[in-house]
Amino acid sequence: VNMGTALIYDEEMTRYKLLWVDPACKIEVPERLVVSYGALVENGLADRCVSIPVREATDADILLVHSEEYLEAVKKTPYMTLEELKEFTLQYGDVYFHPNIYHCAKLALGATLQLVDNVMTGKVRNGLALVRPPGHHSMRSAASGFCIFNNVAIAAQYVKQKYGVKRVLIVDWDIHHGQGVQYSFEDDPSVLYFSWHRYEHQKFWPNLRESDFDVVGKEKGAGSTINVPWNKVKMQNSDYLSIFFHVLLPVAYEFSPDLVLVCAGFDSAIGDPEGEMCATPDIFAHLTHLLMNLAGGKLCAVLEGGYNLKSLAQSVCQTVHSLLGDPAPRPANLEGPCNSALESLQCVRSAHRKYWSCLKHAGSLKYTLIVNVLSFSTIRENFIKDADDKDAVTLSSLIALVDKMEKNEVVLTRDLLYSNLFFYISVLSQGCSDASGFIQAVLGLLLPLGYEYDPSLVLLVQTPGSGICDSVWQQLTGLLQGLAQGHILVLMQRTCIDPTCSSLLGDAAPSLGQLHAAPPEDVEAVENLRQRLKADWKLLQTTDEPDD
Ligand SMILES: CC(O)(O)CCCCCNCCCN
Ligand SMILES: [Zn+2]
Repeated sequence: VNMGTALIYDEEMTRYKLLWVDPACKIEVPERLVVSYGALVENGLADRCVSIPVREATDADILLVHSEEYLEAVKKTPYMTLEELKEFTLQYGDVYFHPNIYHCAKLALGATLQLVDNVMTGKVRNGLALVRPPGHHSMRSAASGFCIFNNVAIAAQYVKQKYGVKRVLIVDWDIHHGQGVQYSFEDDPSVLYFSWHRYEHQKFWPNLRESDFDVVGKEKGAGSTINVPWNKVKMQNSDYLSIFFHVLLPVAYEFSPDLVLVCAGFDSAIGDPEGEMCATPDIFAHLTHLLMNLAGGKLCAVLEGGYNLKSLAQSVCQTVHSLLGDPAPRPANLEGPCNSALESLQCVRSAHRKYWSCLKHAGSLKYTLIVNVLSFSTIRENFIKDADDKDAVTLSSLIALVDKMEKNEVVLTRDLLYSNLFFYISVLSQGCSDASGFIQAVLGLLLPLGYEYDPSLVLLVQTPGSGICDSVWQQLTGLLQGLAQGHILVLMQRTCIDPTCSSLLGDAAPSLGQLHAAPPEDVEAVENLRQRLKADWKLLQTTDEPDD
């Protein structure tokens, strides 16, 4: 059952701004919140959400991450003169203070904690906190990058303490590296921090050596920090999706978080003066959707950056559409990741290979994943005799088709690939013993193919006797709804109807639990398939050297 999506916003957080000249800070304006919330209202999205009031964070909340001396110092700012505020600001980098910013920072944090409380207690399934000041750059005793208190880092500590949450995944899709979050959890294996960020070989702000791909966490936390540096600008949708399919999602499924927190910065979208990237706002519908089957759907998105007001508003709307369960728009004309992205992808996978079994190999294969891609014309010629409307695909003809498929009388051939409409997966399984192998094959092979193929309909067939257990089946059904604007046709036997229907109705799939290392003996099957296919399917590329 879908308990709905929370939207947390209060216009008080628009009541602070830059009071002096500072080129580094002038982009962080109150209008960022006004246009974001306004767009949600205009598009009828605000009304579809559960409106939750903000609260003021307490000292105890703030001290979960920050030091007493820092909090005491910030507490003095409401009483400072303009000159004193300027003076106080000088000790930090790329941030400004204002008499009302301490109040707003408490509301931003309070909004974030209200969101996680409502998700953790099951009042809502997921939600978005539209806040400023942002948080992910602020550190234990320092403000930084427009941030005063680290909203998401505090939220992670808060849920561990209050709800005994064992594992929290933080996905930071803002175009800047959230160094404040990284520092909070670098030795903490219970919090997995993933961030991609414009880096340009350390030439981009905050110019930190520890933002590079080889910084993976310390001591017990080794492997629980994942940094993906973008060393060039103009990254596109394909680059972002490649990182999700081949780094974040495999690791996230293996980690199996109890809660997903998103540092939802939208300066990674096209038009943003900071990011200078080319990914379009609709990509956030897909990024959100791809995370929504983790943690039983418990996802809290918290606004970080985003400075192009038009791009920001559109991206916020795309995110909320997905949180509400609306089908994502079709991912238009995806080509492959660019060389720079592939290089980053390769470096990150290598740096984390020793910590995550899914990266040791592409995911084993207890399931024979036969990807039959059929052109509509082939279906029409061979299987649809009876349909009077030439373009109609009748259910009976589909069943006939399935039978032929299972006998592999119709096989994958190159020319078939390019006259699309159908993307047919027949998943033969030998029992559910190895959900991890299945999920890794879905994430690293099936989804990239599907996104690149961009079918107008997904036909999902549960072959008789395939021992796929319900939760795995629901994950598959849920993930595939990111394709074809959610037009998915499932042919199955009776037993699987309930879990499938709940997934088709938008319920999050149940968590698969922590995924153990998949047995290596089946690895080459999916590797071979990937190697064979990646010449034609760019999204399959990871520039992984074939495992020697
Ligand atoms: C939340 C956030 O990550 O978006 C904050 C970004 C701070 C950027 C500081 N440098 C700005 C230089 C201006 N050209
Ligand atoms: Zn940013």
